[in-house]
Amino acid sequence: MQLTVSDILLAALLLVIAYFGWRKQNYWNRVGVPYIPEIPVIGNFSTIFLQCHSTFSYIEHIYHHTRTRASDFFGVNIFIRPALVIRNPALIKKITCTDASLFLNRQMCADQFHDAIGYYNLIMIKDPLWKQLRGLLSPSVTSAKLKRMERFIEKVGDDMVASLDVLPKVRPNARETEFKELCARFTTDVIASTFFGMQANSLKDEASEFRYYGRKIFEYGPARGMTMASFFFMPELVPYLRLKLFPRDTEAFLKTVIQQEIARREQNNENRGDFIDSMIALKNNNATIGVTEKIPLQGDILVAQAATFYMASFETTSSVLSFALYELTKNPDVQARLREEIRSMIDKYGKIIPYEALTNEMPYLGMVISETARLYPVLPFLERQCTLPEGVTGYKLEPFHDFVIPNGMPVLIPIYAIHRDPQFFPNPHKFDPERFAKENLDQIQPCTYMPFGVGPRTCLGSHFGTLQIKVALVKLLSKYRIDRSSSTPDVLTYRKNAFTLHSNEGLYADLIEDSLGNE
Ligand code: HEM
Repeated sequence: MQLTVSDILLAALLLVIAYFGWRKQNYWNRVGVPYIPEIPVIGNFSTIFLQCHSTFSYIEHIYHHTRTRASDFFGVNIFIRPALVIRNPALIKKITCTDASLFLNRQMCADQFHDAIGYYNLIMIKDPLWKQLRGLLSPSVTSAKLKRMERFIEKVGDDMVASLDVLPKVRPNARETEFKELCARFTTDVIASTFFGMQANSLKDEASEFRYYGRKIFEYGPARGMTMASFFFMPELVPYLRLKLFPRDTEAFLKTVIQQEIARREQNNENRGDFIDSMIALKNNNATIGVTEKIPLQGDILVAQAATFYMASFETTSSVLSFALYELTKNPDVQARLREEIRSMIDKYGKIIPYEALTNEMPYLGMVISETARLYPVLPFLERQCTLPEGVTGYKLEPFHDFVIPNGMPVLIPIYAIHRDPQFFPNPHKFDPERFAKENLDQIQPCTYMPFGVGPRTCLGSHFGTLQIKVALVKLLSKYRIDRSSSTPDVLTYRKNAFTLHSNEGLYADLIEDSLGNE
C-alpha cells in the first residue's frame, strides 16, 4: 500500500487531535477534580455551540450529573480550555466577593482593534479599565436619576395599556395577547425614552426601527448564534474572524441615532438630565480610561456605552416581566393578592403611584418579581476569569480543596441550576413569592440567589430594570385581570439558540377588563 502526502498529513492531524483530547481529559484526572466526560477536543459545550441544546438545560444537566453532584465544584472543558464550575455557595462567595479583586474579569472578550463598540463597554472590558468605566457610568443610574425617569416609564406604561385596549375582543370584555413581544416593545420604548430621550414607538408601530434592530441583537440564527457562542466559548477566535458584538446594521443604526442626538442637544444647548446628557458631560469633561495610554470617552467609545446599556437593558427586563405575567396567569391567587395591593395603593395615591411607594410600600409586588427572577434567571451562568498579579501562578481553593486555579482559568457559576436546586429552594419548580416574604428571607443562603449577579461586577441596572417591571405590572393589572387563554402553554421549553432565557412557546393570555379604582 502506498501512502500519499495527504494520507500522512491526515494521520498527523488525527494524532495531534488525539493528543490534545488525551491531555485535556487527563488534566482534570491529574489535578484530582471531578469532571464531566466529554467528546475529546470538542469539549463539553460543543452541543451548545452547534445549537443542539439549550444552555440552561445543559447547565442543569451537568450540575446534577452523578459524577459531580456531591462536589463543591467540577471541571468542564470549553473546547480545549479547562474551566471550573462552582456549586458550593460558600465558595462562590469566596471567589466573587471575598477575593473579588482576583476575579473581576469575564473571560468573554471582543476584538479591541476592529470592534471598539463591542470591546470598550462595561460588559466586556477588563480591569483596571473596567473599574474606571464603572466609576464613570454608575452616577447615571442613581436612585435620584431613577426617580426622575419614573414619569417617562409611566408614560410608556400608559402606551402599553393603550396598545392592549385596541386589540380585537375574543369575548365581551376579553382580549388575547402574547406577553413576550408586548414586554419587549415596552422595554424598548422605555430605554429609548428614559436613556436617550427618543420616541421608539415600538408599542404603536410594528415597523419601529428600534424594535427591528433590537430584535436582531438577540435573534440567533445559525450565524449570529455561533458568533455569540464564540464570544462566550472561544474568545480567541473573535479577532481572527473579525466578529462583532452587535450585528453590523444594528451597530450602524445605534451609532447614527446616538451621535445625532448628542449633536442635536449640543447645538440646542438642551439638557434632559438623562443618560445622553451624562455621556455629553463625560465627553466635555475630557473623561478618560486607561493606565498608561489614556483613552478619551469620545466618538465610538461614547457610543459603546449607550449601545451596551440598550442591549443589556431591554431584553433582560422584558424577559423577567413576561415570565412574571405568565406566572400570574397560571397562579390566580397570587394575581388576586397582587391586585389587592395595587388597589390599596391606588386608593391611597390615585392612578400614579409615586416612586417611593413603588419602592417601599408594595412588598408583595417585590416578592412576585424576586420569585420570577429566581425561577427564570436571564442568564444560565455567571462567568469570571481568574486574573492574578504578575508572578502569582495560582489561586488556592483551601480549605475547600487542594486544587489551585491557574491564572486565566474561566470560572462558571451556574445560577439557573442553583436557583432550581431543592437543597436551596424546597419544591423549586413551584412559583411561590412567599419565599421572599420578609420573615422568610433568612432561609435564603448567601450566594444561592443571584439573578442580577454577585460581587462588584453585579448588574448596574438592577434597580432600573426592577422599576420598569413594577410600573408595567401596576399599569397592566390596574386595568386588566389576566386569565389563561386556550393558547397559554402549561409547560415551557427553552430555545436552543439563545443565551438569555427564551421560551419556545408564546406566552399567551386573555386580558379581562376589570379596572381597579375609579376610571
Ligand atoms: C430584570 C432585568 C435585569 C436582569 C435580570 C439583569 C441581569 C444581569 C446579570 C445576571 C448580569 C451579570 C452580573 C455578573 O456577572 O455578576 C448583568 C450585568 C449587567 N447589566 Fe443587567 N440585568 C437587568 C437589567 C439591566 C438594565 C436595565 C441595565 C442597564 C440600564 C443593565 C445593565 C447591565 C450592565 C452594564 C452589566 C455589566 C456590569 C459590569 O460588568 O460591571 N442590566 N445584568
